[in-house]
Amino acid sequence: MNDIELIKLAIKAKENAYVPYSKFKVGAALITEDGSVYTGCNIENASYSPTICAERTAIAKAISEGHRKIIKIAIVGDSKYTYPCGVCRQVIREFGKDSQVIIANSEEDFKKYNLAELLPNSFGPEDLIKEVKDDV
Ligand SMILES: O=c1ccn([C@H]2C[C@H](O)[C@@H](CO)O2)c(=O)[nH]1
Ligand SMILES: [Zn+2]
Repeated sequence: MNDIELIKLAIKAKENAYVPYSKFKVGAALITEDGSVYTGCNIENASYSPTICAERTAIAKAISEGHRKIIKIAIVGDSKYTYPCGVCRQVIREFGKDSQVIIANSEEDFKKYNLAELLPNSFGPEDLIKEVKDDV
């Protein structure tokens, strides 16, 4: 699965977005460590805050099927370059500290980042492994 194929899947997934409130569609497609591919769209809610972003829909699908590592995720939205929100960056971080994030305007026009560029100095699972600090 190359970058262009992954972007095509994100564009396709975007069609299923449920966005009666914002009218802003987003699609995502990700690859896991073993090459499995999952897609997602944003799903809004009349109560607004239960809204789930496309990225987290795709991640929930992958994790619930037993995967634990994301290698790459492509995101396509209704703005020229739709970047993941802060919550999604943190959720990508949980399963893809070294993942690549593709922000696509189209399959020919896209930007590629490492997750660490989008979420520098991140907090993650390793921080919760307690150790004695020098200064305490
Ligand atoms: O990266 C993003 C940014 C926003 N949204 C969704 C949430 C909401 O449904 C709509 C407007 O914020 O876009 C995503 O799915 N992913
Ligand atoms: Zn988000």
